[in-house]
Formats: sequence, C-alpha cells, structure tokens
Amino acid sequence: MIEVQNVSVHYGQKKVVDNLSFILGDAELLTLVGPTGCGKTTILQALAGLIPISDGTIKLGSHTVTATKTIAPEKRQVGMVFQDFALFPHLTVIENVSFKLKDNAKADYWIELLGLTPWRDVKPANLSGGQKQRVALARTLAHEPAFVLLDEPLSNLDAALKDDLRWEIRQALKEAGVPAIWVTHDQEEALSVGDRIGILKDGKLQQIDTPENCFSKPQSRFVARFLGDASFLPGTLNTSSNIVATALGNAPASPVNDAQGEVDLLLRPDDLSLTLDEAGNGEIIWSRYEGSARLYGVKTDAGATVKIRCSHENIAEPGQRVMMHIITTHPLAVFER
Ligand SMILES: Nc1ncnc2c1ncn2[C@@H]1O[C@H](COP(=O)(O)OP(=O)(O)OP(=O)(O)O)[C@@H](O)[C@H]1O
Repeated sequence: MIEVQNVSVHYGQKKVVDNLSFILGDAELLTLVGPTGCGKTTILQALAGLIPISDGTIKLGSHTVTATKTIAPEKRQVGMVFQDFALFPHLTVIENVSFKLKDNAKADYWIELLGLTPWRDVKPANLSGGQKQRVALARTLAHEPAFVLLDEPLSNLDAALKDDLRWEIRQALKEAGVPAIWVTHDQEEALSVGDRIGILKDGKLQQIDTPENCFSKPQSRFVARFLGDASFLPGTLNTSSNIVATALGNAPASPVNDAQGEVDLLLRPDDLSLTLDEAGNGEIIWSRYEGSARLYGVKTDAGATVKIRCSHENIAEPGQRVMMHIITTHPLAVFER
C-alpha cells in the first residue's frame, strides 16, 4: 500500500507539488496525467526518494517518510521504469534482468511471461523498442519491488506498438500484485490502463477516481476538457426532474457542485446524432477525417459550437445544414454557467 498525505514539494521557493493526498491499494494501478510541467515526474521522484518532500507524509508499506525523516531510495524497494529503458548495453537480456539477483528463476519467470524467451541471450542493441521496454519491466519485476513507478514508459515507441504493450504492462503489474503509478501525457492511455486516474494541474490533484467517473462525471471544466473533446451547450436544468433542456433536445443531468438553473451541458462527440437537413438546427463549420470516423464542428442556430463524431460514411461539407439530437441516455455532467 502507498499512502500519500498532504505532500508538497518545492524547488527553491516554487511549490511544484501542492498538498497531494491519495491512497493506493495493493495491486492497484494509478495513472497520473496533466499538462506539461504540472509536477508528474516530480511526484514520482519524491516517492522514489530522489528529491525531498517539504511537507506531508508518505507511507510505503512499513516505511514512513516526512520532510525531516527521509529514507534512502535503495531502502524503499521501488521499481522504476523509464521512457528510455535504461538497460545495460553490454549485457544480454538475461544478464540485464538478473542483474544483482541471487535467484535466476525469477528472471526466467518474467522473461517468459513477457514473451522474451527467444531473445534471452541477445544484447539490447538487437532488440526493438517494445522488446527493450519489456526487458526493463522484467528486470524491475524480477527484483520484487514493493511498488512500481513508470514514467512515460511508452512515449519512445511507435503508435502501433503502444496499444498491445500497454495491456501487457498492465497485466504484468497485476500478475506481480504490486501498487503502481504510471505517468503519461496520453489521456487515452491513462483512461484505458488505470484502475484509477489522477488529473493534475499546477501541482494540484484536480480529481482522482475511476476512468469512467473522471470522464463522464468530471468535477471541473478543466478535467472535462483535459480528458477528451468537450463541448458545452447552454441549457436550463429542472432540478426536480434532473432534466436539462437545450436547443438540441433534453437530457438527463448529473449536476456538478449543485449546479442549477441556467447551466452548460457537457457533450462528448458521441453524445449527438447528425443528419443532413435543410430545415435542421445548425450548420457544419469544419470537418476532420479520422479514418474510421469523421469529426465535425457544428454551429447551432443558437450560436454554440459542438463537436460530433460520425461514421466515416456520413459525409457532410462545411456550409451544409444539419439536424442534431442528443442521443445519450445516461446522465450528462452539467456545470454552472
Ligand atoms: N530540478 C529542477 N529545478 C527547478 N525546477 C524544476 C526542476 N525539475 C522540474 N522543475 C519544475 O517543476 C515543475 C514540475 O516539473 P515536472 O517535470 O514534475 O513536470 P511534468 O508534469 O512531469 O512535466 P512533463 O509532462 O513536461 O514531463 C515544472 O515547472 C518544472 O519546470
């Protein structure tokens, strides 16, 4: 278990992590996202013991760290995985994974589990990026860490490789049964691999919850925008029925911070249908081809702009009139105007 309570970190006078608190259960995977410079790497470094904290408490199993009572990184039993793999170039895969291990069986176990057996006696220069990252993970897990910190582990890899490897890494961490924190700048990655996701801004945790809750019940417009395409459509909330009425139809509402009366409804691009219709309620202003889908920017007749994602077969051009309807049936977040 990792327990972080009211932790702050300063670089000189500048507070870069501000009153951070969360508890991570055994085998739980937390993904941390946020704009560049928001403090993600600093949090990992503080947990690893590479930089001191200026306030608060970190509990790592039986160890407790404070601003005045620190514990050396090598005593924290931390496993770290970096974007640049950090392998020894002169050692083979098995030598890298079993480095400083007394028992090679653990190295063999993770080499096999991560599909590296055919490359057991090969040096890193002869491996692909994905294979190198598997070796780095095998080495980390073979040393039986109490917790694992991953700093952008996939950012040096091709898009095609990332999808499979993110699942393999998640499965391996679950197999190891240790708590892990995975820092990424890729919102989609954070939403898909994390048991929970934490969204940071200026060193402060804005929200920490399941990916589903953070995406569909964001506690702020910042979180709503950061996790995906977000349009805000004016509406009026009926608080007794929790239905919001908008120019594009009614929808069940999930009010944020007791929003009421005149509100803005959060719409994701899949929450709306779109058909060509001269007598419709808006006009296409731009279109973006995405391969399997098309994303449209549409101006409603009332003057709001919304984004709508449709099948690639649904072709509309800027300037064409369209009819839009809200099609989602689950409650949508509404914010005070
Ligand atoms: N050694 C340092 N000395 C002074 N300031 C630093 C140092 N390292 C980082 N910072 C500052 O601390 C803040 C947080 O940096 P950090 O690297 O943790 O952000 P990040 O969220 O990981 O960013 P990115 O997504 O770009 O990697 C930034 O404003 C950065 O400029």
